[in-house]
Amino acid sequence: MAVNTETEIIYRNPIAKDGASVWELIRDTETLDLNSPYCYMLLGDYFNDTCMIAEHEGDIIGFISAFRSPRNLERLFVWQVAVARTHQRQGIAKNMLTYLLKQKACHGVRFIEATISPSNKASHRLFLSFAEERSIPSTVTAGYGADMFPDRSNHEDEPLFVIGPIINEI
Ligand SMILES: CC(=O)NCC[C@H](N)C(=O)O
Repeated sequence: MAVNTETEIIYRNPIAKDGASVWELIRDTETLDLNSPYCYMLLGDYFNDTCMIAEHEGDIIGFISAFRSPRNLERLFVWQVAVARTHQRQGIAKNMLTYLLKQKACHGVRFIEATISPSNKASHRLFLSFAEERSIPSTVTAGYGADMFPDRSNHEDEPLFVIGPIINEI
C-alpha cells in the first residue's frame, strides 16, 4: 500500500545504530546487492557525511550510501539507492540525492558516479532525470560486467553512469 508522505519525511545522515534497519530496508526492496548489517553500520559510522536516510514516522524508508573517490575527490560514487516499496514514486530518492549533494561533505563534487544494472529501473530514472533536469551531461560505460561476478551468481552487468561535469551548485 503506497503511503502519501509529502510533508512528513525526515532526511538525515545515518549513524551506526541505523545499520540493522538499513539492512532490512535493502533486503526488503529485493533489487540491490544485500551487504552485511556490519557494512551498513560502518557506513553509518565512517561514511555518514556522504550517506542519507529518509525517515517516515520513525521508520527508515530510504537510504543512499556514497563516498568521494580517494583518488579524485571531485567524484562522488553513489553506491546504493533504496526506497521502501510503500514509499516509491514520490520523489524521495531524488530528495535524498539533492539533500546529500548540498551537504558540506559534498562541496566541490563535480561528477556523480554509480553502477546501475538493467533491472534497476528506479535508479535509471533517478540518475537520468536528475541530469536532464539540470542540463548536466551523462555518460554510460561498461562498469562491472556480469562476467566479473562469481559463476552461478546470476549477477547482471553493472554499467557505470557518470553525471557531470556539474558546473553550478546543485
Ligand atoms: C545506484 C545503485 O543503487 N546501484 C546498485 C549497485 C549494486 N547493484 C548494489 O546493489 O550495491
